Amino acid sequence: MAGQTLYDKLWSQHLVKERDDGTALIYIDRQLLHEVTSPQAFEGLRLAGRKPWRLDANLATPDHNVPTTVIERAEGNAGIKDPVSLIQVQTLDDNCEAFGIEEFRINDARQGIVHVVGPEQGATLPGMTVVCGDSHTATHGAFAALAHGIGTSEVEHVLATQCLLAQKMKNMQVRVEGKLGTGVTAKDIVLAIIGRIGTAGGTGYAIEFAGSAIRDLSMEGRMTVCNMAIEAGARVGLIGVDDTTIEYLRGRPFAPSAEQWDAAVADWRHLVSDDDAVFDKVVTLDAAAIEPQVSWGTSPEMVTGVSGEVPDPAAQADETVQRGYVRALEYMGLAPKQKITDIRLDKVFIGSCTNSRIEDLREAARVARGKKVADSIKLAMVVPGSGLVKRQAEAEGLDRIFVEAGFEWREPGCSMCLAMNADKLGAGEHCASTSNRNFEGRQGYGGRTHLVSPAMAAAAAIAGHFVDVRSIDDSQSSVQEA
Ligand SMILES: CC(C)[C@H](C(=O)O)[C@@H](O)C(=O)O
Ligand code: SF4
Repeated sequence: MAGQTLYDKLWSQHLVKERDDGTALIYIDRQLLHEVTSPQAFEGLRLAGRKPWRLDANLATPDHNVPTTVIERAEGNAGIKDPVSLIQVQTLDDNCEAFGIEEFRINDARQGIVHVVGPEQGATLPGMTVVCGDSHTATHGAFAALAHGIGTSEVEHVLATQCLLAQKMKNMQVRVEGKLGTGVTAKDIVLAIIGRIGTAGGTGYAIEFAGSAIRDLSMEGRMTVCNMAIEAGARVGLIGVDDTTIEYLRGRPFAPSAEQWDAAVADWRHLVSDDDAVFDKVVTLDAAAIEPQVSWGTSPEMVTGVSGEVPDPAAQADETVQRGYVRALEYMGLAPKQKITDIRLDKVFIGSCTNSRIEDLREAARVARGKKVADSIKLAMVVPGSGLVKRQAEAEGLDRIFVEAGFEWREPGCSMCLAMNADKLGAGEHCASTSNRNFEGRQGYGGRTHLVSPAMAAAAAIAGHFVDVRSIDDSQSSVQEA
């Protein structure tokens, strides 16, 4: 018998029952909750007179609707101006209190984007099944956890039963081999993968990311990659356990205690695909060939290297592709064959569950140090993913680097990743954004999103247009060493 993939192992370890038609019931170890997709779930419990099955399996924090300025946050929930946003956040607080679920509220230092908070707390552990009413739950797969987004009715079901109806996915392996060039990051890897396989390339699959370039990434980088598996169509992104995984988790509040640690680690070590495991599909990328990426269109697959240009729709063989490109260029206000480095920007957003962790902020700060945001940029903002990331960044002096350069240093939340709070793009504005989605209107009605890495976003803020961060990096490193 062939060996098992990591996904196969996680699946079979959580399988409660499987029917002949493939419908299965799996056990859920951890549910993360935020204010957008939980209200009806709690309401459903209430109406049915049910209680959560396992309180300690749940952890909640508000993120999508929270304001990100100190002034608004000083008032707590009352600082939320939008009435719908306020109701959602208040309802999460009330529900967690009423049902006894642990929550990190708006001004708790541990509050933040749910996908930053879970791993940071050690609430996401190898071998777990992790769900959340949020598509970017794929992020947690970086820890060899089977993690994916679910809908609100499923949130209720998991609260009530700790189980979920599921269907087994197929196995895909994306191998990224070799060394990344200087200035090329995890974000560029995942954008390049999506550029290659497309936004439907992973549909129906659990993608395991493997290869030496993935092994070389920190946990922050691995989370960035898995975060965007859903943008490649796969609900699940996974990376096998190694020393990097284990070292990241040591001592985290929800991680196993010192007495249980060795046994847990011994167990976790099995959470890798067997050497002879068979994948339904394998895609290989050469890390050395990946450039810093910039999206030019209205789908994450509409992406190219920074040295490239906006494609010419007329040059596309497929008519549907052609029409899609025409529409995207019209919305984005870009011309065919325009150089990527000629795209001028109005705003810069460094944040989101893709790129708001400490390493992301360090990379951006390294580029921004001693520089000034271009006058033509109306707003450049840095939004840490959690209160603890913010604290760490401040301890390292990163906030001062950003503020001196002219960036706004904000409070944690989803912020300008999506237009659900006060941070939005205006119509027609171009934004260099470290987030994961560039759909029409995603960051505000008529807003134009360009997905990039934190270093590329910082470099764009300083130049006022996209620049190849590799040219800056070369000159910077010699300055720093002097
Ligand atoms: C609001 C939430 C349900 C949504 C998601 O599922 O991903 C959001 O986080 C997003 O990024 O679009
Ligand atoms: S940061 Fe963006 S992508 Fe992530 S959960 Fe929030 S809205 Fe969704």
